[in-house]
Amino acid sequence: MDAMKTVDAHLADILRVVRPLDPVRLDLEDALGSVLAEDVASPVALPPFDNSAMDGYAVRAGDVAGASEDAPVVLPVTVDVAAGDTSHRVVEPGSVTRIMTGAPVPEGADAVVPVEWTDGGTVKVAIRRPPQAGNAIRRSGEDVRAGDVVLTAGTVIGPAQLGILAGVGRRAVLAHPRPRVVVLSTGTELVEPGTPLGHGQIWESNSYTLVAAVRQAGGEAFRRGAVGDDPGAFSATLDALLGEADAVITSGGISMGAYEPVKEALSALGTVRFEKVAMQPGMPQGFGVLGERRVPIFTLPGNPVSAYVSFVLYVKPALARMRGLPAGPPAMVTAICGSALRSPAGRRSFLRGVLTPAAPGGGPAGPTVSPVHGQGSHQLAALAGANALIMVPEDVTELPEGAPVEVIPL
Ligand SMILES: Nc1nc2c(c(=O)[nH]1)N[C@H]1C(S)=C(S)[C@@H](COP(=O)(O)OP(=O)(O)OC[C@H]3O[C@@H](n4cnc5c(N)ncnc54)[C@H](O)[C@@H]3O)O[C@H]1N2
Ligand code: MOO
Repeated sequence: MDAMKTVDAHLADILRVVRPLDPVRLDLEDALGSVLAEDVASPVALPPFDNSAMDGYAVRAGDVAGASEDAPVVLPVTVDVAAGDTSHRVVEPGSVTRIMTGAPVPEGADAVVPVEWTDGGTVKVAIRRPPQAGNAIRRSGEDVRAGDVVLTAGTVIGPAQLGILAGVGRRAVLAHPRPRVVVLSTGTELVEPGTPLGHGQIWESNSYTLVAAVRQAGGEAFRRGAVGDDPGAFSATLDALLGEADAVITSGGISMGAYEPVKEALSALGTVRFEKVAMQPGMPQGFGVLGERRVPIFTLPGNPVSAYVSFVLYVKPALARMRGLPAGPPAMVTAICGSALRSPAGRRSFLRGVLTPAAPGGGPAGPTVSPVHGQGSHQLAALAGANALIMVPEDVTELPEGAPVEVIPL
C-alpha cells in the first residue's frame, strides 16, 4: 500500500494556501460574524455626561441630609428633566428638579433621590430618606474615556460588539467579511428530501450538514442541490458559481469508482490534488484552488460521516483563517474512555462518541467519553447521537476502558 499523507500534513497544506479575506467597510447591519480589521476608539466619553440612574429628584445632598421617615424634608420642585433634555438646568439651593433615568444631572445637584423615597410630589416633594452624595448618578466616562480603544482588530463582531460600536457612534467598520461558501453535492443517486424515493436512491443530506456547519463556523453558505455524475455538468455548475464564492465545498465523486465527476473534472485543471489521508473516516480528500481568484475548493468524500469529519478537521480551520482568526487543528479535551475502543492500524481515527462532563463537585475522574453504536461512515443516525469525536492515534489499535483519550467536542 502506498504511504498515505498524515492528517497534520493535509491541514498544513491547506493553511499554507488559504488567506484572510481582504477587509471591507461593512455597515453595522451587515457586520455580525465578521472580524474587525481595525482598532476602534471612542471619540467621546461614555456616558458623555453625568446622568441619572433612576427616576426621582435631583437634589443638593446637603439640603436633605436631615430627612427621615418621621421628619421628611419638603422642598419645591422647580422643573422636570427628562431623558433627552438638551437645555442647561440648575438646581438652586433649597430646591429640587424631577429627573428621569438617563437625563442629564442639573448643575448644582450632587445626588438623585429615587421616587420610592418620596411622596412623588410634582409641585413640592417630601423626601423621607437622605441620599449619600453621588447617589444614583452615572458619571461621564465611567464606561469609556474619550480616546479609549473599545475593540481591537481581530475581534469577532457579535451582538455585544455591535452594541459598543453603535454606542461609540460608528455606522460602519473595516472588517474581514464572512466567507461566502458554495456547497455542492454530487451523485446520481441523490434526490431532494421532501420528494419521493425510488429504488436505488437516497435523500441528499450532506449539503444540509455542510451548509449548517459553514454557518456555525462564521461563513455565509449557499446550498446547491446535487448535480449528477457527469463531469461536464459538474464543471459547468462550478463555473457558474465561482464568481460569487470565496470557497467551494463539494462532497462525493472523488474515490476509485467508474463515475467520479469531481475528480475527473478537477484533475484536468492541475490546481486540485486528490490524495489519501491516513484517517478514518475521510481517507479520500481533495484540495486546491480554482480560477484567477484562486478560490479554495475542498472536495470532501461523499459518505456523510466522512464529509462532516473532514469539515471539522480541514474546512473549519480554513474558514477561521479566511475570517482573519487564528487557525489550527480543532481544540481537544482529554477524557477517560467509558468503554474499550478499537481503531484501524496506520490511520488516525475519529470515532463518534458521547462526551459526558465531569460530575459537578469534582471527584478524581474528569470527563468520560464512550463511542456510539454504529461507527460506519454512512451511519448518519449514529453521528446525530454523538457530541464528540474520539481521536485515536495512528499507532494505537485498541484502548481499554479507563484509558485517557483526546476528544474533539462537536
Ligand atoms: N475501491 C474503493 N472504493 C472506495 C474507496 C477506496 O479507497 N477504494 N474509498 C471508500 C471511502 S473510504 C469513501 S469515504 C468513499 C468516498 O467516495 P466518494 O467521495 O467518491 O463518494 P461517493 O462514492 O459519491 O459516495 C459515497 C457514499 O456516500 C453517499 N453520498 C454521497 N453524497 C451524498 C450526499 N450528498 N448525501 C447523502 N449521501 C451521500 C453515496 O450515496 C455513497 O453511498 O468511497 C469508498 N469507496
Ligand atoms: O474513509 Mo471513508 O471516508 O470512511 O468511509
